Amino acid sequence: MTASRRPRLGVMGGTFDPIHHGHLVAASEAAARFGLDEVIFVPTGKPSFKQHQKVTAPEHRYLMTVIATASNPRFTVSRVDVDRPGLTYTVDTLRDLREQRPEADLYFISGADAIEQMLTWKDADDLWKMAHFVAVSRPGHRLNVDGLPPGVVSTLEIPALAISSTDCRQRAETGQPVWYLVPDGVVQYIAKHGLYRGSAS
Ligand SMILES: Nc1ncnc2c1ncn2[C@@H]1O[C@H](COP(=O)(O)OP(=O)(O)OP(=O)(O)O)[C@@H](O)[C@H]1O
Ligand SMILES: O=C(O)c1ccc[n+]([C@@H]2O[C@H](COP(=O)([O-])O)[C@@H](O)[C@H]2O)c1
Repeated sequence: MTASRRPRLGVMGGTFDPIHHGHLVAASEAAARFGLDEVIFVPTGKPSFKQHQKVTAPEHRYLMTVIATASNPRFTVSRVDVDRPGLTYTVDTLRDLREQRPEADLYFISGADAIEQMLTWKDADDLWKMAHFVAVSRPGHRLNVDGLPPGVVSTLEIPALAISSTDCRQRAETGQPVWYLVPDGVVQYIAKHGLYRGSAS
């Protein structure tokens, strides 16, 4: 008889304003590389590092994330950050998800640019014990993890997809297409709700 292993849960944190194919490919690659049983996308509520930037209402970002992930049976979306009052901190995200899924090992996935800043994140010393961290590298980015404890972060190079939410917002604002940069349903959601008109950052 073989011992069953603990479920492996990816936690993909981001502002997702809007979610795009770069995020989806990153989650899919991380799932394949680490044998993840599920990837939970967690849109931020109020991102702590974007306080001086205009961010679309959490409910819109949450719904676009649901639409974008709906066709993948291993992708789900959590409201923990959207529903928690106050600024969003990863320590709270991981605490909530560990409470909801105590049987699972967590793999927190985010961009290398975000993970590099982890020493400055709230309660950074506790984060290492709560999850393994996966830094996905976006095109042209070299990871610098100086100062991070050894073994807590894995890096994962993903196929170059030079897509960013900033570019998608600017395109939507200036009437350029976002087709095929974001999933079809997200293109339609942006148009239906008039998101990013006159507000690109
Ligand atoms: N094309 C991509 N390839 C790999 N990683 C990406 C890509 N786009 C975003 N990421 C990573 O996903 C994480 C969450 O993304 P976020 O929601 O901040 O999107 P973003 O495209 O970086 O947004 P913005 O342009 O508004 O800063 C980030 O840490 C980011 O580095
Ligand atoms: O916990 C923190 O202090 C902290 C500070 C900055 C970013 N994060 C997390 O990093 C992830 C990527 O954030 P962002 O702003 O690049 O979309 C997202 O899940 C954030 O909640 C977390």
